[in-house]
Amino acid sequence: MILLIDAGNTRIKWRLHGTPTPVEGACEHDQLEALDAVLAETPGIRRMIGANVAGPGVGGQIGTLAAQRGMTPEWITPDAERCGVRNLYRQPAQLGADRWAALIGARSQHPHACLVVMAGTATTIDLLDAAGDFLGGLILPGVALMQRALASNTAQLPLASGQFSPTPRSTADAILSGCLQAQAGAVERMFRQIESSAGACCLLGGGAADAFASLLSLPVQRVDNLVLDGLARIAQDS
Ligand SMILES: Nc1ncnc2c1ncn2[C@@H]1O[C@H](COP(=O)(O)OP(=O)(O)O)[C@@H](O)[C@H]1O
Ligand SMILES: CC(C)(COP(=O)(O)O)[C@@H](O)C(=O)NCCC(=O)O
Ligand SMILES: [K+]
Repeated sequence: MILLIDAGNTRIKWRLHGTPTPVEGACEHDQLEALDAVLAETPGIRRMIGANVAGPGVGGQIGTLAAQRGMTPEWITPDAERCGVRNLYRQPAQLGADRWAALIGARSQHPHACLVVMAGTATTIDLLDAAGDFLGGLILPGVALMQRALASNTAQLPLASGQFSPTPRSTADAILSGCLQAQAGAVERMFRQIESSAGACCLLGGGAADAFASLLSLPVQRVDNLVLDGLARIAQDS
């Protein structure tokens, strides 16, 4: 059994790989006792493999929990080529480990061109062509971060919960609709670069994905967690 870990900037997600029924969970950075409970209750874990973009503090805390059970997490780092995906970033190691794992997860389930969108703290929108080349991608503030940026840098904009509207007629609706349209617009614009490729589709995941999924006018496949899928694929080869 392998414990796969996706340590993001808002939450840590995990999955036990190799169990008859999948066991998944998530917690905030200051609630790592939930992950510790998984380690305590699952004696058959032989490896821990993770992608950490939450910084060395979070990585170190997970490492400490692992060490108490005699384990060391293996944190993946993006390389130039792995599991059929070629990384065309100018400096391959600069790419987020979560984006790299998600691209590998995407490739292993969709052998055509695809747009890999992860809507988390940040939203990332990554282009994968039919040959498995990661051509490049975007980093945007995520939905919640966009809203918070407006609230904390203006005098008149509140952090309020609006409703989406194509024609917003209140401040709260205008803010939320602006942030959602920005996300959806960036996804649709990036998709244009691969839309003529046979079987092209957008794989969409992350905690904020449902906020704008319905706005997208393109073939979308809602995915659970491509980072964890990719980590499972990487584990097969290493
Ligand atoms: N229950 C939730 N807890 C935290 N964030 C949530 C929740 N539901 C939706 N969200 C949204 O999802 C984002 C976090 O998604 P996630 O994929 O876990 O991000 P990350 O990988 O950056 O940690 C938040 O910024 C917020 O917009
Ligand atoms: C872009 C990210 C902040 C996304 O993180 P997340 O929103 O999933 O927590 C992360 O992938 C990252 O720190 N990337 C390194 C820079 C890069 O990918 O170019
Ligand atoms: K993300």
